[in-house]
Amino acid sequence: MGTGYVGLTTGICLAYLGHEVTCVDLSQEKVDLLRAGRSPIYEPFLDELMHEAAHNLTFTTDYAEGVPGAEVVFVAVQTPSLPDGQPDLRFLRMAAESIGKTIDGEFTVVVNKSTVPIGSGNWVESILRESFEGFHSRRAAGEFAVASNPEFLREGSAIHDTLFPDRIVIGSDNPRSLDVLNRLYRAVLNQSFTAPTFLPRPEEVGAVPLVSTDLASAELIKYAANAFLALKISYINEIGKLANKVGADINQVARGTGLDARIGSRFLQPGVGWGGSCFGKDTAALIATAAEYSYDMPIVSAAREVNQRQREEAVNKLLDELRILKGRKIGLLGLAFKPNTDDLRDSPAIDIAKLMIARGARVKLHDPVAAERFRAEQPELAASLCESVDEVFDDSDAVVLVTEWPQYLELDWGKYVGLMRTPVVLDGRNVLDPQRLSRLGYTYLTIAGRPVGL
Ligand SMILES: NC(=O)C1=CN([C@@H]2O[C@H](COP(=O)(O)OP(=O)(O)OC[C@H]3O[C@@H](n4cnc5c(N)ncnc54)[C@H](O)[C@@H]3O)[C@@H](O)[C@H]2O)C=CC1
Ligand SMILES: O=C(O)[C@H]1O[C@H](OP(=O)(O)OP(=O)(O)OC[C@H]2O[C@@H](n3ccc(=O)[nH]c3=O)[C@H](O)[C@@H]2O)[C@H](O)[C@@H](O)[C@@H]1O
Repeated sequence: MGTGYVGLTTGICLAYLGHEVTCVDLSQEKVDLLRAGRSPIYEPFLDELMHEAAHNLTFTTDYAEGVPGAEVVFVAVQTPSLPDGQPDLRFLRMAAESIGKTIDGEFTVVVNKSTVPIGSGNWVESILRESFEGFHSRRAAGEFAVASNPEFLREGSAIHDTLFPDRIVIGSDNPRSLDVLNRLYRAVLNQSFTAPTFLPRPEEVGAVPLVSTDLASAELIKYAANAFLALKISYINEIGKLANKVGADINQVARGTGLDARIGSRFLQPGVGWGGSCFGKDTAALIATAAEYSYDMPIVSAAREVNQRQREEAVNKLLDELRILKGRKIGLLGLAFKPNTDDLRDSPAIDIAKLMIARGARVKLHDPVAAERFRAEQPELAASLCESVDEVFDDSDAVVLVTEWPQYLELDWGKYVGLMRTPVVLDGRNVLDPQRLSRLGYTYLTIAGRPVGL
């Protein structure tokens, strides 16, 4: 239920592994596209895998086509933040009601794959039971059970992360449903499937660990993992601020720190900070859940504050250099919250563009993939979109690299320096070569840490 980044990836991967999958979504537009063999989202390898698994895939808007007789029903609807930080569970409630009305298998496991607050499993179970009893006008006697199977995929590498995960977590208070999910995922757990030719199995992937636990633990694992990743990034950004002050190179500091196996070098990339649909939403939800127990989560709150500051820091850096932003032309490279996706949810680029505009600057925006979505989702900023990278540099006072798309890293930077009014580059992701850019005549700025030699 739900054919977004998570539901579609899960459905297509399970179909590829040999299961018979029906993907249900309320959006007729999405279903029409999918039936035509086209993915409504940009996600590497999704189209290719969808074509390979087409014989096991059906797309529909009708629950009655997807639920009856299903052994497992995944719920992967969106759970966006409400103003108080709690997730909006309207979509989940609707999905649960529709499932309750259509369920009629011998034994169906209803799985929360959406990221949902602790206790949601029980809540979904009660909605299912009410809807089931109301609709079937008889008492349900254990024909279904609820489980949690949190999702850890990253956008941009969703297929890879689903077929070759670090772990699978399943939680239920019903042992039979754990057994069903264990069997469902057997090929992934044992890595006994033939990997797609376009996405070979990485050499280091062995058997995948399974964490089989109770409902509440599985639900909390998802939030604990996302909050930890978010605070790891905020931590390196905070150290980056200090590196700036003391004149240290944050890239070297991150490397020297991350090589300690207890710390790990991933998610220590400093820059404008995290965005996307989940880190902000899930850290807010964790804090809101804790508040219900009169407990605050100072570390998680601090991670959020540091992250917001990173976006403001992009503007401050340019203010330091240009002194006045009013009337300046500032180019932004990248709009998606990270490379290899068209997702713009909580994208740092949008905040940064708005902060620059509030200071009187004129922004010029570019993204190799997300521009079309941007036009639809941010109509008030659409006029600032540029067709080409040349336009972004042309007559600009500064260019900010916000999303590290490979295309931008491979630009012929020498070609653009002469186009700019003042050749200032702010490297929002610490990925450009400062020495090279300086040699080419740019003033190189970074948000975190002084690059060695400058
Ligand atoms: N996007 C990501 O990378 C990850 C997301 N998650 C979690 O997974 C959940 C889904 O996230 P996304 O896939 O990004 O959301 P999304 O917004 O891309 O997709 C949700 C889909 O559900 C559909 N939908 C809404 N209500 C429905 C209903 N009652 N019945 C059927 N379909 C319905 C929508 O039309 C939409 O296509 C969220 O809880 C999110 O926190 C978890 C891990 C990764
Ligand atoms: O629950 C979710 O939605 C998902 O959230 C993240 O995945 P995702 O948001 O797709 O992307 P990430 O690769 O985690 O990047 C998130 C943000 O952090 C930023 N980031 C990442 C890594 C880093 O070192 N530094 C950094 O600033 C990225 O640019 C991006 O804006 C988690 O990595 C997934 O495990 C999780 O399933």
